Amino acid sequence: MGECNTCPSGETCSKDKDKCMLEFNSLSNVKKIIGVMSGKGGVGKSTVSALVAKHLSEEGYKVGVLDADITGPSIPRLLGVSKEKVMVSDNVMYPAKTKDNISVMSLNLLMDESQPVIWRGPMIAGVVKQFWTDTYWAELDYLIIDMPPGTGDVALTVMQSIPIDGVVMVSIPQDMVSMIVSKAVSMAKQMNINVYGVVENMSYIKCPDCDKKIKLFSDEESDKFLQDMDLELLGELPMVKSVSGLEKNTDKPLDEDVKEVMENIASKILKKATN
Ligand SMILES: Nc1ncnc2c1ncn2[C@@H]1O[C@H](COP(=O)(O)OP(=O)(O)OP(=O)(O)O)[C@@H](O)[C@H]1O
Repeated sequence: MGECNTCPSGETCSKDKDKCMLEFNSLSNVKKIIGVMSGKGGVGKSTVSALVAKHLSEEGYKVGVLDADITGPSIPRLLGVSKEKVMVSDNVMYPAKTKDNISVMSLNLLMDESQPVIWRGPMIAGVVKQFWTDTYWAELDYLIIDMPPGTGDVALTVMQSIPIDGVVMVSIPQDMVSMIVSKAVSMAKQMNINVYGVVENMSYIKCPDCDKKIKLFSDEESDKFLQDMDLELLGELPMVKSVSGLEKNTDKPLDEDVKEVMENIASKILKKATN
C-alpha cells in the first residue's frame, strides 16, 4: 500500500491507495523483501547485502538480490556473477544465478560494467522499478535489495513503490557517519518501513598476534546513536581482509569469526522479518 502522507504527489493524486504499489509480475512469488540501506556511501551496504544473501542461501532459503544501487552496482562482483548476462525474453528479465543458486539482478548484468550511468533520477528509479516488475524472480523466500545510496529521490521512489517489509541499516562507528545514517533511519520510519536494526560494519580490527579486538572509535558514540534512534544492534562486523577481498573469493568459505557474526546478524534479521 502506498504512503500518501510521504508521497510528493500529495493531495493532487487520484490513485486508489490500496493499488498504489507497483504490481509484481505474476510469474514470481516473493515472501519477504528486505532492504539494506545506509545513507552514507562506502560504509559496506553492498558487502552486507551480499553476506546476508549468502548466509540465508546457505541456510537453505531461496534468495534473490536486487541491486538498486544503479550508479555503483557492485553486487554481481561480490556474488561472483560479473561475467554473466541477464537473459531477456518477451519483456521478462531472467536474473543471473550464482553457484549457490542466488538470483541476481543488476544493471551491470545488462550493460558494460566499465560504462558510467549518466542518468537523471527518474530514469534510475524507472530501472529499479523494472527490476521488480519485469524480472522473473520465481519463488523466493527472501529478496534482498541493495538500496540506492542516500535519501534522495531514487531511494524515495523505491520505498514508495516496492513493498519492502523492513530495512537493515549499515553504519560504521563514527559520529559523522551515524549522523548521516540517522537521516536514512528517520526516512524509513517516516515511510512506515520497519527498521530491523543496525549492522555496525568495520567495527574493529583484530590483532594478528594476540587476537585482541582493537576498536578505532569509542563505543560511547555508537551506543548513543543506537539509543537516540531507538535501534537494535544486529551485530558488529570486523574490518578484515577476507571481507574486503570478497569479490575475489566468492567460492571460499568466510573466516570462522566473520561467519559467526553473520550467523547472529542473519538470525536476528529472520526473527524480525517473520515476526
Ligand atoms: N568489514 C569489512 N572489512 C574490510 N573491508 C570492507 C568491509 N566492509 C566493506 N569493506 C570494503 O569497503 C569498500 C566499500 O564497501 P561497499 O561497496 O560494500 O560499500 P557501499 O556502502 O555499498 O558503497 P557505495 O556507497 O559505493 O554503494 C569495499 O571496498 C569493501 O570491500
